[in-house]
Amino acid sequence: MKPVVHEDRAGLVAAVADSLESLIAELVERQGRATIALTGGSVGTELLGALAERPVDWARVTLTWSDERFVEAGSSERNATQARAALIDRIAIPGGQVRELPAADGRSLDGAAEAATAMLRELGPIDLTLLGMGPDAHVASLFPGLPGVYAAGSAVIAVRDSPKPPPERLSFTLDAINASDRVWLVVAGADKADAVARVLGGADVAEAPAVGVAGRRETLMHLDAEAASQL
Ligand SMILES: O=C1O[C@H](COP(=O)(O)O)[C@@H](O)[C@H](O)[C@H]1O
Repeated sequence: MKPVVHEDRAGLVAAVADSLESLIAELVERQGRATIALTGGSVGTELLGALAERPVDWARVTLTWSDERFVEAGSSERNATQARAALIDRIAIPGGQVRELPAADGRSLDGAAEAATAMLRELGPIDLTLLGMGPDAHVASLFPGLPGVYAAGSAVIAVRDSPKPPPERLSFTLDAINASDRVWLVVAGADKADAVARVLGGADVAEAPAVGVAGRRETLMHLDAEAASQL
C-alpha cells in the first residue's frame, strides 16, 4: 500500500477527484465502460460532491458500494442516500447503472448479503474500489475483532454488532475488495493518524483490517497531512 500525502483535506479531495476523473476517462476510452465501488464516510462523500462538478461520461459508468448500512431504503444513514445527494442526483447516469446494496425492506440481513453477492457477480470486474478508514482502522464494514476480516467464499457478508452505528451492515469481504484492479483509500484528520501509522507499519489484520487491502494493480492510501502526521 502506497501512501500519497496531500497538504490538507481540501487538497486531498481535489486531487483524488482529479485522479478519478482521469481514470474514468482512460477506462472508457480503453474498454468502453468503468465500474466503481464507492465508499461512504465523511471524506468519501465529500469526494463525490467534488466529482459532481467534473465532466465525466457518466453514461459509461456503473456505480456500486463497498459497504452499506442495513436500514430502510432512503434512510439518511445509508451510504447510497448520502451519495445520491452528493453526486448521483446531480449527474446524468442511467438508473440501471446505480447498483445499490439491498436495503432492510422486510428482508433478512443474510438474504441481503446473498442478493448483493449475486449482484456483484453479475456486475463483473470492478475497476476501482474506494474505501474510507475509521480511527479503528476499519475499512468498508470490516471492523477489528469481528470475524468479517476472515470471511471467504462470498463477496458480500452480513455484519452484525458493528461498533459504529448502525449495528447491521453489508460489507465487501477482503477478497472482493482485493479482486478490484485498483483500491484507493481516502483518509483525513488527526483522529486517523494512529490507525494510519499502524496500518502502514504492518499491524495484525485482525486488529487493523485495512492492512489486508491490496488491489490487483494498485493500492493507494490518500492522506491529508493530519492523517499522515505519525508517519
Ligand atoms: O461507517 C462507515 O465508516 C467508514 C469510515 O468513515 P469516515 O467518516 O471515518 O471516513 C466508511 O468508509 C464506510 O463506508 C462507512 O460505512
